[in-house]
Amino acid sequence: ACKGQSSSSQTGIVCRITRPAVLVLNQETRQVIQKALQRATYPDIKGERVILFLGKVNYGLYNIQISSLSIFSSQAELKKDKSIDIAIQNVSVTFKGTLQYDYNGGWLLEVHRSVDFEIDTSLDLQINTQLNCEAGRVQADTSDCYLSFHKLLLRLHGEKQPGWIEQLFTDFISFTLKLILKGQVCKEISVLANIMANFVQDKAANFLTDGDIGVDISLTRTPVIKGSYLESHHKGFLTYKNQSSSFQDSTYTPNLLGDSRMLYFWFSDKVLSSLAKAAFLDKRLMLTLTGDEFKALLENKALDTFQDILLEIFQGSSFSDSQVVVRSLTAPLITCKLEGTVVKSSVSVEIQLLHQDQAPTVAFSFEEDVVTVMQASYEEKKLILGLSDFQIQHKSFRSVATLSMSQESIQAFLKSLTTMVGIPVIISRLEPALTTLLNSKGLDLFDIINPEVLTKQGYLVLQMDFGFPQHLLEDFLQTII
Ligand SMILES: CCc1cc(Oc2ccnc(N(Cc3cccc(OC(F)(F)C(F)F)c3)C[C@@H](O)C(F)(F)F)n2)ccc1Cl
Repeated sequence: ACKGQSSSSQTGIVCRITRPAVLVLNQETRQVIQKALQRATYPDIKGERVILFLGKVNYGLYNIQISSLSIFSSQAELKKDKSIDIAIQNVSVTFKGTLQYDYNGGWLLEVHRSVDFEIDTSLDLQINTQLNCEAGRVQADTSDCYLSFHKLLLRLHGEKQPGWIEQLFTDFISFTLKLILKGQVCKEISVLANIMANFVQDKAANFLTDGDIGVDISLTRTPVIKGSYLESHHKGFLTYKNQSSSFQDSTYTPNLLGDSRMLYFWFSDKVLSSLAKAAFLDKRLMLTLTGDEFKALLENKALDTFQDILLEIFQGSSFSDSQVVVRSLTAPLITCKLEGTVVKSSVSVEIQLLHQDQAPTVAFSFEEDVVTVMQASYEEKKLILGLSDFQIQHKSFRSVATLSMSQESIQAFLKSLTTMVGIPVIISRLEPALTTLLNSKGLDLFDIINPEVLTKQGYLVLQMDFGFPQHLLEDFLQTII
């Protein structure tokens, strides 16, 4: 995907990160740069120079490594249609190592010296990161990387050296050292940037996978960088048991999302529908109520008015010897509109009688087409589902016992049962199940601020602010030695 931007960008999901988010993420740039400087390896610097009155001087700086590091400040800004420019000021780094030099001053005098040194540098970093698409994954290109030095001082340890040696070597090595530092530090930053991009990609893919059900988040085009946001476009195709199904969709346009919140996720309702289909195929859309649960639900909904019909259905056997099985007959169809998320499903309900030594028997069953309009919200790290409208279309029922009352009164009973018991119990089970699923992916670890779930014709938008996911960065920094 992405090479050459296939024209029909079937985009199912768009992630938008706005300037406010970039500023929050920038607070952690220092930790990442620090890691890059620490991870970088600095090769030995060897050389020889002929010096007036001294003859040929051989020298080498060995085992160069960082001994202290401090970063003063960093800024990040989005450059329209170009890159994310990160400027880091006043990185003061002290290197230490061993300088070995020898020269034969004059006829017999052979000097071989090995002395520890420290190099104090102060530098600025400019990293203009481009986001590309490589095999459907986000790739960070930080080749546009500059180092500029304010200061580079060599200090030799040991008995006081004649000052001219320090100056001499400083002149010798500073050019080479600057080249090496730039090369090594920028290389390390590029390595880290790509480890980070892969880390996010893999973490995101895991986030959108549960068992055999997954979402293909391959990019459908190169990420877009504008002045006030950057966004990535993903397929959003369902993968079920490693089979991927696609859908025609590219109703996304940038004006559908804002840039005042930190993070936006746009989901085509076809993505939601295909997830519902996968849940159905995965036999997740069924629910069993024990007779006692069913009885409790009936009682607190004051359904005793239907006492008689229930008695006939249960043929006198008690609630505790029964169970109610609710299941979807087809994959629910999910569409989004301004009022909310519309779920069209056809449901079967079976009232089964349990027997001591044989399989349960169905005493009564009925089928209904149910349309619900729902709203979602996420508060206190819990998903909350609201129901704003519903329609019930009775389809059929079957009863083992011949019931005395009329068809109409039975249908009235079934509609009330669905309205008062069926829909509420499904929602009350769905909320914790989805919350558990989201939190099993670590969503509860994120500091999500004032999340909103909005629906419009054909799509759903999640928008939120966030506190920096410190756990995520620590998690990431652990993955790299
Ligand atoms: C989990 C959020 C998500 C990520 C997706 O896939 C990717 C893949 C690569 N990069 C991204 N980015 C968006 C993003 C924003 C916020 C968090 C996030 O993932 C995570 F960090 F939470 C991870 F731990 F799951 C990913 C980044 C992409 O937009 C950019 F910036 F690189 F262009 N998303 C697709 C859909 C969804 Cl809902």
